[in-house]
Amino acid sequence: MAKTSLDKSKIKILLLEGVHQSAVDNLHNAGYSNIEYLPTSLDEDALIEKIRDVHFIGIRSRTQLNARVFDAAEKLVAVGCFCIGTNQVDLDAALARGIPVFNAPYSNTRSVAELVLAEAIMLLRGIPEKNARAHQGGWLKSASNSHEARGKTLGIVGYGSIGAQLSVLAESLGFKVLYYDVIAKLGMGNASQASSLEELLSRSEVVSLHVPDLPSTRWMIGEKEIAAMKPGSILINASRGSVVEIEPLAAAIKEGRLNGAAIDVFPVEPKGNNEEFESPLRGLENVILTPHIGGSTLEAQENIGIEVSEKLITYSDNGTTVTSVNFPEVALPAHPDKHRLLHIHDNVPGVLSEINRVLSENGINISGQYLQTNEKVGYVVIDVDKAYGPQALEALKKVQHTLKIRALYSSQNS
Ligand SMILES: NC(=O)C1=CN([C@@H]2O[C@H](COP(=O)(O)OP(=O)(O)OC[C@H]3O[C@@H](n4cnc5c(N)ncnc54)[C@H](O)[C@@H]3O)[C@@H](O)[C@H]2O)C=CC1
Ligand SMILES: O=C(O)CCC(=O)C(=O)O
Repeated sequence: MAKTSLDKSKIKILLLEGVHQSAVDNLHNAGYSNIEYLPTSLDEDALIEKIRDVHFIGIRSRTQLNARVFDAAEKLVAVGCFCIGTNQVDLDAALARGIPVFNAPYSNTRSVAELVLAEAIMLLRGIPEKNARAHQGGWLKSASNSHEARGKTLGIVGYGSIGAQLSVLAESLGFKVLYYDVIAKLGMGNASQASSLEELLSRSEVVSLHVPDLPSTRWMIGEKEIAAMKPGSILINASRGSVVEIEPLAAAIKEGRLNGAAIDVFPVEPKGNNEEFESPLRGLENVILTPHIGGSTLEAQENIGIEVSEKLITYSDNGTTVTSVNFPEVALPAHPDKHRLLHIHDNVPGVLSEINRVLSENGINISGQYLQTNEKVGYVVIDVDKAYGPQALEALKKVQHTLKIRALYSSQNS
């Protein structure tokens, strides 16, 4: 049987937060059998205990991977975020330890866009309130505060994958679309870019937020911005809970300055389905509250499971880091009949020449070399056409500024 790098059964994979079965199937099909699968996230201490002997971890938005967790993760090779957002991971701490982080930037965008569009229509018609009354035996037949979507302005804040997709769907229903983004972007269809957030807020009947969690987006919608929104308008947030200040939003709804809201993400979210959800928005009329399920459709989750597990498998088997969100990106060919050494180091002068010196001193001939760096880290991949002893790997580990080293043996005739 062909000799592989590390016996795959010894590579431990921890999958948290109930990632889709497609990920487990994909990993099994690629030969990875040592998989621990948990339906929930773990708190910091439990995670620290669990992660000590883990090589690959898969999470969604709830698991916090901070520097303390990475310090305990001595064997960790890579992280897979089975979602879009990666704000739950300290990306710099991962990079500093030579750990690439992957995500699924597109697989759930359609699910979020569809949900937001449906919520916009429901809120424009005051459906949450009418629905609640009917469930209580009431009958709220009224056209008051009830509007068609046609001709209304939908203001999209953050015109990326989700914002742009929402734009297309909304226009097809007759919304006029205005968007605000920190980058100048060409609008889809007839959508036009607002020159400022204030302009967008003052012109839109429905405002929907689709920005990532960044220092610049933290609490970007607070008392002042809510006051700048059109009287009677609607706010939708399916981005991150750190983007909207909840107290002024609740006040604006109670006072009738806003006509409704749909909120999917919250500053503090329950850790699991058994924990109580607390929010000042609970019980308010014409407010849709959802438990961070913007991307939670079976279609999206299945695709995410395949996409992210594929990235982890490719990195494990071959070293490719394309689409990593924190790491130098290297696209690597297969390496039949060659051994492959992966060396991750601080990006300081002299490391590459030191690596080559060690290889040459150990009589190892280089048949291919691939290098990519970012500001902090260098990632060099070396294909070698000659068997080498463990002393060569030990010498490479000792090269100053080395963060991590892996050896992948040839997949054929090794
Ligand atoms: N509720 C849920 O289940 C889900 C939530 N999300 C959240 O939605 C966010 C957006 O997703 P994508 O559209 O895929 O991201 P993206 O990265 O494609 O687009 C984000 C856009 O926001 C813009 N932006 C950044 N800072 C800004 C600022 N200060 N003001 C205005 N625009 C700004 C960027 O230039 C970019 O065009 C994700 O980062 C994630 O946090 C994503 C998927 C599911
Ligand atoms: O499905 C999840 O757990 C999180 C979805 C999300 O917020 C994302 O993809 O960024």
